Amino acid sequence: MAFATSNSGGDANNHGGETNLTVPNVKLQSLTHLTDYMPGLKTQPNPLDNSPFFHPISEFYISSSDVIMSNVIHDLSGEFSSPRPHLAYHRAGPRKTIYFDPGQVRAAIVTCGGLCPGMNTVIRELVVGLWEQYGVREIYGIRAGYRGFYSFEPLKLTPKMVHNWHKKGGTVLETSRGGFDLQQIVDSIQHHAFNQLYIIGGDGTMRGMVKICEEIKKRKLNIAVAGLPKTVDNDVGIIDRSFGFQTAVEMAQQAISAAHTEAESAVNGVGLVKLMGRSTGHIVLHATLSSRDVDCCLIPEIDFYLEGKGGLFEFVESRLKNIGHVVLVVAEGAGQDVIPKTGDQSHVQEKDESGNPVFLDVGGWLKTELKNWWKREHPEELITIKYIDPTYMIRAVPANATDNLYCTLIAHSTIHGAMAGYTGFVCGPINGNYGYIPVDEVAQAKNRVDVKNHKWAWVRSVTNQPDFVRCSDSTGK
Ligand SMILES: Nc1ncnc2c1ncn2[C@@H]1O[C@H](COP(=O)(O)OP(=O)(O)O)[C@@H](O)[C@H]1O
Ligand SMILES: O=P(O)(O)OC[C@H]1O[C@](O)(COP(=O)(O)O)[C@@H](O)[C@@H]1O
Ligand SMILES: [Mg+2]
Repeated sequence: MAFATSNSGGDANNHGGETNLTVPNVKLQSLTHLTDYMPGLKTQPNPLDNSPFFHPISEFYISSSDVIMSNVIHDLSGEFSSPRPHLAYHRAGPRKTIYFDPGQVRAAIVTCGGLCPGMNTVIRELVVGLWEQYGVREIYGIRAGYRGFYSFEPLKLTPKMVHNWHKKGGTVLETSRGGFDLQQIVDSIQHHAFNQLYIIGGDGTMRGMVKICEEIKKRKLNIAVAGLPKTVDNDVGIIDRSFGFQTAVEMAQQAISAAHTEAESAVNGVGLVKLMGRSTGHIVLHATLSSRDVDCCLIPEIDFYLEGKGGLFEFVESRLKNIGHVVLVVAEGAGQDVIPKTGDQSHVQEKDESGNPVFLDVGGWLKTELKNWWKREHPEELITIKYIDPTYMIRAVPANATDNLYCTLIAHSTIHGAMAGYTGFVCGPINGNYGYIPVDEVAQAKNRVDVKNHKWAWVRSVTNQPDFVRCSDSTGK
């Protein structure tokens, strides 16, 4: 069985001799295969055939018609069924036939962008998986992100060397922002004769990977390029969640718990926590739902205002009156449009080396505004505001058990895809199963908090916070 493919020509999804059948209303998100632009590549049986660990039976290998459906919720009445086709993604896992001679593989691993718990586990498992499962012996680490391809000599990696890396936070290979010079990167890849690239990074990294894949295709090089999505922000689309996210949420809860204790122990105590989340509020949302100590959370996806009916300060005031303390959690990217800008800030948006916006401190601003407002409204009453900004503490830690397992599975699943000759793909969990997603699709997709769905309603019911729909008689600014 096979599916309607999203690229009409070619047999990109037919590696392994499958027959194309069409399942109505299902669209298979087809992957690029090296043979699409380099026909005649030699194949060989998967060395896992002889692995003492696997003893492959016939169902062990994944065929090109094994897919994961992106949507697992259906309306059987048909009343609400979508006219749009259901998207299907190739299932990750070992293929019976591979397109690389393991003795000829020269693999390169690079980590880009900000830190995320689990990066070292992914590197470790790429090295161990390539070495143990496929017998690859030439495995290299690229130092300090994309710029490392042309700025540093690659570092030879062995299982012995990476043995303990999963216990460390950060990335032993080092990372960086910026430095994306396409020609220099691909020249260096060619110079070192790498033929498999494993790129660990977030949304920016994936956009860079799209360009690397295009250039490699243009130069007709026999190089498989695979992406492993990392970000604490969980802003990468299509996949269920990114590795390291759960660990970061756990760490964020510690800050919330401290803010709660401080607030409870003061007269009119306000605990204010700022958490990472550049353009998405997933960390804040999940930490709020799991801690239950939060009275109001502010995320980039929701506009809010401070004063007047239905505003944040009215809510704080009522909480202090009724409960005596209040805990507020804000994502760093929230409220950027309402924070007054001074001097140069009003003309130019500051950017980091990758072009990401650098934010004004929403937490510090909230603290000052609330203090001043309280002084005006309640000059005789105490208020104690404790502001906690754990910044890098939530991400510069080793992955927890769940994230470590995730990192292992994603690394091994990615290796299987590259060995099978797929390229320009990103591996990740889709509805609990690991799949291969075309990198251009991942680079375009954005996972923002959906403030119209049940989860956001759940947040509101847990916190009881205002919806910040401005009332017509509001005097708020
Ligand atoms: N549109 C883009 N095209 C090419 N490279 C990009 C692009 N956006 C980001 N990059 C590169 O990807 C790397 C990581 O990007 P960054 O945004 O810092 O982190 P992340 O990948 O975690 O989102 C950097 O080296 C950056 O230069
Ligand atoms: O490491 P930097 O450059 O200070 O950037 C901090 C940013 O990195 C993040 O932790 C994650 O961003 P990326 O995953 O896109 O790298 C954001 O939450 C935060 O805004
Ligand atoms: Mg990013």
